[in-house]
Amino acid sequence: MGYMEEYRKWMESPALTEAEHAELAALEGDEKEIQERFFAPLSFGTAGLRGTLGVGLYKMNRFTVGAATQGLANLIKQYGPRAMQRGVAIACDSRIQSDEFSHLAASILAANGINVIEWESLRPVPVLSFTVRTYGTLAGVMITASHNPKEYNGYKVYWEDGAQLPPKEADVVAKEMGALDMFTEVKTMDHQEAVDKGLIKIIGPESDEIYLRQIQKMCINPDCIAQVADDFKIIYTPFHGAGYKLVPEILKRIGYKNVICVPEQMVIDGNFPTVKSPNPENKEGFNIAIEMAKEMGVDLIIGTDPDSDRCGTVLKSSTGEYVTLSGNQMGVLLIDYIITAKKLTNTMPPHPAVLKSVVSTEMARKVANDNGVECFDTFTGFKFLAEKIKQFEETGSHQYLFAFEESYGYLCGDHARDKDAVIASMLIAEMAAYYRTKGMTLYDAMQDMYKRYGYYAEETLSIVMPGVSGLTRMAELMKELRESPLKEVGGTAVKDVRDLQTGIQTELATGETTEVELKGQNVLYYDLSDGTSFIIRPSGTEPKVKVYIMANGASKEEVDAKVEKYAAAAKEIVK
Ligand SMILES: O=P([O-])(O)O[C@H]1O[C@H](COP(=O)(O)O)[C@@H](O)[C@H](O)[C@H]1O
Ligand SMILES: [Mg+2]
Repeated sequence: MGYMEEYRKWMESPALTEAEHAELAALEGDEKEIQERFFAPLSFGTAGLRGTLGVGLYKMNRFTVGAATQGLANLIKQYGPRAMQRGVAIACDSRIQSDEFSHLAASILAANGINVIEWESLRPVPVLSFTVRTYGTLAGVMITASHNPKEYNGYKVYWEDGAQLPPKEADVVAKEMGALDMFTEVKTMDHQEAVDKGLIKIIGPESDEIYLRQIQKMCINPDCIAQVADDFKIIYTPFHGAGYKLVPEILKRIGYKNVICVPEQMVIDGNFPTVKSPNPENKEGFNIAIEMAKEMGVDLIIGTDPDSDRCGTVLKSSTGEYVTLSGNQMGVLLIDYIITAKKLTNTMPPHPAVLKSVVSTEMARKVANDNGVECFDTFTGFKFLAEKIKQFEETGSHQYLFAFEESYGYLCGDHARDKDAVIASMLIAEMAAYYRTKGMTLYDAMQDMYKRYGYYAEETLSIVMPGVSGLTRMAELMKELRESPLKEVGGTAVKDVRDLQTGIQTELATGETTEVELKGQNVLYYDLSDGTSFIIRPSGTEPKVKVYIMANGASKEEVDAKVEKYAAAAKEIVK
């Protein structure tokens, strides 16, 4: 069906309220906007469905959320009555309409005869993942668009191991979703009636308590915290979202006495009024926290995104400035800290491994390997890291110590199978105490790591390509790059290129090809002759192309210069 036809179908549907109808009627004559809203359904990307709020097929609204939920219900029904009884746990964050979509999804599943556990109020992603694992539900749903701007919402789906839905099951949901009429074929019932009948069970602090107890067990070094707790202060911000309760709580439970929350950003509000975007990757969001830190003489700030799976930090540097630590830097600091602690306490398992996404720093491999720990790569998407953890568990081949990705996602332990900003905040705070007992800040610790393992620098560039034209441009760009491969980047020769779609690596000098293990995702990975990795891929959650530059060398000046040079080149290549 073309977009015009789809638009008319929506306009004519009696299912729309007057306001929804008016929103569409106002588009009459604006063909571009009609195309943007109706050219295709939202698709399952890196982390489920994600889109801007509004009426239309390519939007997040009660119809598209309804269709996704009916699709999920159809998938669950294929597994029979026992699966329906195990049911689905549903959580949401603080976004506009998140709680409404949570109730809607719960009502639809209940109407399909599927049991539901739903939280009374917003919860972090890791609590949902943990609950799926511990309560033994078959699936989970998280209503969130993570760290995206306020115009967005989304729908993350989890399977029984607590990880986001693997591609095979996601395809079934997508197919079921596409095959049904979202106005007439979505079953639903009154939410209160479903609660009264016991089909929807509302839960609250009891799940938080079990979760907190579980993660507190993973605090490696409480003694260090006890030593510094009297005068060590931490500033925390949840950016108006779901981390507001459990992050300060776990920091207190592991022994911190001075956890100061940013009052303006403790207010639960899907408009995220104090930030442009509630993304801990953006330093701008930490401005209020930094002002407080300066006044109070605090050297560690922690921030978590609205669904509380990403965790960012700002630190006081040796010159007194407040600097952000990237996801890559925090990843290697935590790897080093965990390995050191395991060695000290003689608890290193026989085949230890760390996991990272393919676009995350190679310094992680260096740190791991130098310590006798293996390092494995997966595609972008925490579900792929979780898949690897599951594989290790099933085969017993390795014991994972830690998994991370450059986009501020970290996990350790077996309680959850998605990135967890609550445990990450706990470990970061604990690590800061450990270094404080040695007279060092986390900033000093990072500099020390460069001295020990060599200098590394990374940058991720996002080139925004909005709308239908953006999607076309992204496809064209990737096609052009495949048809005429880059021979040099910023004047440095390309040694080889790996097309992670086909899994074929081509040596540029000889034209020789070899197969690599990782394949099936739209990623081009260039190894430059000076050892730099230069990677291009379209994002699976936002309308942008991402370019990752990962350099290493003998000094900070050398690696910074490389990153700067290749970032300039990237802007010429991706446009
Ligand atoms: O957005 P989140 O925090 O839910 O996180 C999700 O999206 C991120 C960005 O993905 P992309 O580069 O495809 O946009 C991924 O790194 C992450 O693994 C995934 O769980
Ligand atoms: Mg998030």
